[in-house]
Amino acid sequence: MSEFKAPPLDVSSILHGGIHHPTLRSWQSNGRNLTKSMFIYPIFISDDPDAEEVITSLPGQKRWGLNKLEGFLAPLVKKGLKGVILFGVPMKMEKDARGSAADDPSTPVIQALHLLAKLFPQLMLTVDVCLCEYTSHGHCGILSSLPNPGHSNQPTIEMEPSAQRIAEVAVAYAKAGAHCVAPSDMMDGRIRAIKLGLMHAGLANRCALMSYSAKFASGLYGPFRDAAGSAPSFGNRKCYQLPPNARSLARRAIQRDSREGADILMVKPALPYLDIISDCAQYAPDHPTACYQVSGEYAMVVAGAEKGIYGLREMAFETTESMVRAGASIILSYFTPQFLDWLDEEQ
Ligand SMILES: NCC(=O)CCC(=O)O
Ligand SMILES: [Zn+2]
Ligand SMILES: [Zn+2]
Repeated sequence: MSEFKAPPLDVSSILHGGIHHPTLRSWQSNGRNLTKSMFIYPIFISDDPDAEEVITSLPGQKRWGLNKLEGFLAPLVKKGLKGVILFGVPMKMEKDARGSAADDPSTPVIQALHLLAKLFPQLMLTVDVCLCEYTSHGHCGILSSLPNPGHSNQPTIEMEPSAQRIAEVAVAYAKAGAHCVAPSDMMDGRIRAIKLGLMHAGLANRCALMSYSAKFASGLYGPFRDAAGSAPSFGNRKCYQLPPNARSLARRAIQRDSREGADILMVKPALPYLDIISDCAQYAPDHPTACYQVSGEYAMVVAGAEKGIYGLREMAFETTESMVRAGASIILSYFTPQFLDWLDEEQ
């Protein structure tokens, strides 16, 4: 009778030993765990001082008037909110071709900066810098009267005047107390123009520059445009935002912006562009990588949860952790208030 011989044990075949306890599972993240200070909360500031308006396409989010900001933010700051990004929503202000309202002293974000700096001196104040909320045509730059040679229904952007105008607005926000300015327009040359503007104003050492370096022409901005009233009146933004297939162009934009003086680089949207987040962390390893889980991504996660496809908290964690895993250390997220609670709870 031949003797039974057990096959040699393969010690590398067993993985479950390392994940059977919640603490063990948390150690599998290579030290990249979600923390409250990673989150920046996007806030819409209305020019109606008493506004507290529900945004139907962006569930749970509102447009806030100046008089409501303290009541809204104080409990969040108490729970550990570290940063916000402000978007101005001029509902009543006049719009013109160069977006003059963007840096008018009465514009809602400038007023909000003064107020928030007083109310919450520890809160980091980032401001989105773009013209689209303030221009009559809804585009992010200054338009040329020349037709676009590629498409008659598309704008032609005047590069140099647009970058200069955007720099002017960014400097006005820095003067009003912004700790960080974040240009989202995707105009060539704007990072350099803003950095030089901040330097000339003596503000470059106390205002960070976060570039939306890799901003794709995405279908996921719909609810935001509704929230901020910034949909273009004709054409679209495909001539200045990146095409979704453009991985190499995104790498070039990331490298260019780091050379032009950006302090932080951002990828946007986040979930369909995890490869770009990973590229950003790899190609600009000496800059923090941020990503923006944009309005449409947020609305999708919420809608799926409402349909019972998954739990809201579970999917908010899974999507956000995927961004951190890909290389992001800063997350702009409409889920920020929930995470301030969730991260206190037992995981
Ligand atoms: N500059 C901000 C956007 O363009 C959109 C963000 C979002 O959809 O949440
Ligand atoms: Zn814009
Ligand atoms: Zn924008």
